[in-house]
Amino acid sequence: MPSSSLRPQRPPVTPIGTLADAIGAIAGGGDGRSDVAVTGIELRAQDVRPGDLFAALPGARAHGARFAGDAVSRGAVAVLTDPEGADILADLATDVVVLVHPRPRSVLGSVSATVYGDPSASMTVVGITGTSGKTTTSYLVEAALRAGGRTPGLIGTVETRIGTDPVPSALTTPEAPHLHAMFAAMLEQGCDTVVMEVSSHALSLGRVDGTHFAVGAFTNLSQDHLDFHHTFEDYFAAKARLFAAESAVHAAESVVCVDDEWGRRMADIAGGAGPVTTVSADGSRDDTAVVARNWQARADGTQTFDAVIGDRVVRAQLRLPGRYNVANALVATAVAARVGIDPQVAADAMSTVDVPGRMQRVDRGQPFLAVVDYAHKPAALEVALDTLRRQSTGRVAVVVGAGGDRDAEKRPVMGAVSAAAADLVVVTDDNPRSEDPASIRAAILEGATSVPPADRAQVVEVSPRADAVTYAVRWARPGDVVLVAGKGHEVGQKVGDVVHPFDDREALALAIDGLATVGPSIDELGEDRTS
Ligand SMILES: CC(=O)N[C@H]1[C@@H](OP(=O)(O)OP(=O)(O)OC[C@H]2O[C@@H](n3ccc(=O)[nH]c3=O)[C@H](O)[C@@H]2O)O[C@H](CO)[C@@H](O)[C@@H]1O[C@H](C)C(=O)N[C@@H](C)C(=O)N[C@H](CCC(=O)O)C(=O)O
Ligand SMILES: Nc1ncnc2c1ncn2[C@@H]1O[C@H](COP(=O)(O)OP(=O)(O)OP(=O)(O)O)[C@@H](O)[C@H]1O
Repeated sequence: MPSSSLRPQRPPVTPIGTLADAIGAIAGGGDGRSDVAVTGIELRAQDVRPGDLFAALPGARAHGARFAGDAVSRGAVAVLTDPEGADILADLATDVVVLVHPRPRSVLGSVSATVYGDPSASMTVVGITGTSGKTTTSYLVEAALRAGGRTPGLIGTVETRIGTDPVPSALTTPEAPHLHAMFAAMLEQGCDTVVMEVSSHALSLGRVDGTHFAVGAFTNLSQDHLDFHHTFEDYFAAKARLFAAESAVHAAESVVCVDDEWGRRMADIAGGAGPVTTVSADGSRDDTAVVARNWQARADGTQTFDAVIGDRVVRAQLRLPGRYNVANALVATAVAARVGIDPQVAADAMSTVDVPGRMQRVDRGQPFLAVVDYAHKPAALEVALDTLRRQSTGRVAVVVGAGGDRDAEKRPVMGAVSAAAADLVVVTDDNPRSEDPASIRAAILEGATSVPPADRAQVVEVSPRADAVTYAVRWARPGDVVLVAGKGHEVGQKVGDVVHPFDDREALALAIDGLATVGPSIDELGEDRTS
């Protein structure tokens, strides 16, 4: 998930709609001042600028109408809310237009699309969903689109690219008002295509309402976000909104990876809405349109395979290590083909892609593979370690921590997963936030040392994180793998309320470069916890 310290950013673009258009989209009433131009739409009162429409939604923590006074004092010309919000607003001495809808979130997408001139209708929008692989697949598709002569915009967890300048993202999928503003800005800057990650939260909360998806892609589904969706079926149903004919946001065409049972169900659902390309990377299914053959992984982290697309055989190479990235690349190739890009052009473009913090290699000429990956949950860690183990014949080290003020139950599990799968586990700090870093490390160590000694990696405790990275690098021999897990693309470490600059990729590069000089021995850096 993106850092919550980031504030959503509305791109510099002027909507073309008026309040009358907004009211038309809501199908509600006005009070005669509806020719007023709307300068933007905001959900957070503190972000309102003069002339904006403030959407005061009921929330899990508060009712947005409680902040309407602030929004009005900042220049909001209208407030969209529900009947409860209207009651709250009745106490507020204001003469702004109040638009009342029983479920205001359900109209926010169409209102936003309307006031920004429905920009997504004028571009080819590709939406990528699934538990894992959204970010990676988006970057692969973006590279393929560029190579195919398209001008794509990108919206996702790490960053949003409107034109060329990347802006760090606050959410994986922005709320509808910002999303349509981004589309409008992309169109204004010459984009003809958009690649975006579509989270299950976004599909549940109507954030992508009003978006015209040309292609929807599904990567996979595994347990996640049950705090929000409660059941796996509910989670699946949220994802299915991108594909099901009865959903207002279903894509015109789909690409579905059918390597898991959920993908097979999704392909059936998508088939009711439009053409579907099925993809299989694990070799277990032959009845799919796109498969991988002749997979080979190299110790330097690269991998090659043939992508068989109907009667075409495309030779593909990836810089990204990890067998599951073959699945991501196949999905991306099939998406590119649906957009009209030659599969070989797409595959060639993907061969040079690095994805920020996702199986991202750090190459400083060292004779071992060094990788930064965002895996910050037990299942992701297990998959990442498994795939790296299969990539190499050498030993595997993992540098692992866990965030403070977040799910504490995962800490021992991450320790156990690491100790069972790696040869060296360096337990260190992630973002401790308000918690004591030593007690987070202790919980991970408890899990790591619960693995029977015969099956257990060497386990050491090293803090701070930079020293932990150095420890793993000094331990590595030619042919080994060092995985620095958990923080991926993040460029800060949150300790207390302060975010200190920290980038795993830089830390790895520094540690590798430092191999040439005499530094502390690994015995001086860490404390062995194996026994
Ligand atoms: C669970 C969830 O998605 N919640 C979203 C929901 O929050 P909420 O219902 O709790 O809202 P609330 O905090 O009670 O506030 C109610 C209203 O008052 C407004 N308000 C609130 C406080 C204030 O000071 N001023 C103000 O104006 C809020 O903007 C809101 O409109 O509505 C808010 C906007 O109205 C969203 O910003 C908020 O997303 C929060 C920030 C969030 O962190 N969401 C995450 C879980 C999320 O969506 N993640 C997915 C990816 C997940 C993944 O794959 O890892 C994503 O797409 O990013
Ligand atoms: N197809 C896949 N199957 C399993 N794991 C994957 C797959 N693709 C990527 N991963 C792993 O999942 C984690 C997240 O990858 P990525 O960011 O591409 O996915 P995501 O769906 O955007 O997830 P997130 O919202 O957590 O960023 C990383 O640890 C990555 O190595």
